[in-house]
Amino acid sequence: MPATDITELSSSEQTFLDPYLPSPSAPSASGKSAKLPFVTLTYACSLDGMIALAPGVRTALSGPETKSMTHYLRLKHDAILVGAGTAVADLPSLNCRYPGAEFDEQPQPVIVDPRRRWKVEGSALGRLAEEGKGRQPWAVSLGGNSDEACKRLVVEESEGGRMDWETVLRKLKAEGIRSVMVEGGATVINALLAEPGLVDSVIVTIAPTWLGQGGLAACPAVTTVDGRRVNAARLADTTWRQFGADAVLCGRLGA
Ligand SMILES: NC(=O)c1ccc[n+]([C@@H]2O[C@H](COP(=O)([O-])OP(=O)(O)OC[C@H]3O[C@@H](n4cnc5c(N)ncnc54)[C@H](O)[C@@H]3O)[C@@H](O)[C@H]2O)c1
Ligand SMILES: Nc1nc(=O)c(N)c(NC[C@H](O)[C@H](O)[C@H](O)COP(=O)(O)O)[nH]1
Repeated sequence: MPATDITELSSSEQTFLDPYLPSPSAPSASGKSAKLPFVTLTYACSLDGMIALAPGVRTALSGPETKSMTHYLRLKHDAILVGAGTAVADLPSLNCRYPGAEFDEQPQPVIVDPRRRWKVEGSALGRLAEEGKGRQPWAVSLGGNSDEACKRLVVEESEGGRMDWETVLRKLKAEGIRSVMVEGGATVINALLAEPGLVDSVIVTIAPTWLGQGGLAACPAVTTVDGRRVNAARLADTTWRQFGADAVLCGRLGA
């Protein structure tokens, strides 16, 4: 996408978003350890709650105004994180193309890739880093290989062969990452929606379209309390605003 597609947000759009972005005064999830970064979970969905037409299909939902918003959010975070599924399916750039963004302001791309499915060689991320248009990506994996072009943060395997999100986020903080923008995909979003103690803000773009059955949903796992089904996640402290044809809903995970 040429840089010209991304335009500056108005001051009132920035004022709308800023309370949900990392800053020394931004509220963190209650009781959150200082060893964890500020985490903003953000994605775009349809009116039927889908983030893609089908698993692994790159699907444009955001309009030009919310694309610009995404780049404003990227400017405001130290790192941008996606799962390996998104890295492989979307071939994302994950750099900040906001007008006037300097190299120092580029977020650190991070791919959660336990089994080293994604390769930096031949990727848009690798090319952009070589061109000085973004940082060299990091991957978080269950094993490392020092010969690789991509820095690997290694974490221990937890239950079911998965990585524990708190461990991943602590690892990033220990590397100097103070804030992380999580952009997806479905596996990552659905896991983090169930982690109110780790996520500080949620910013959802709602596009005025239905993707239809068979789509990939932003929909956390079933939650039960004393054997009874309850809401899986809920936003508190909500506010919303129109950006072009899209609605943007901001909130914090909680009661
Ligand atoms: N609309 C949007 O905002 C948006 C954003 C991002 C991606 N997408 C779409 O989402 C789809 C990809 O979603 P997905 O669910 O396939 O992929 P994903 O990006 O969520 O990545 C899933 C993979 O990440 C790794 N992973 C994630 N959490 C892990 C954990 N706790 N432990 C170990 N490994 C973990 C695993 O390898 C897993 O297979 C694509 O179609 C993409 O276009 C949409
Ligand atoms: N906000 C948002 N709206 C969308 O309509 C959409 N499809 C994504 N998807 C997120 C996913 O991570 C994409 O891969 C990156 O948004 C691509 O980002 P680049 O422009 O390549 O940097 N995100």
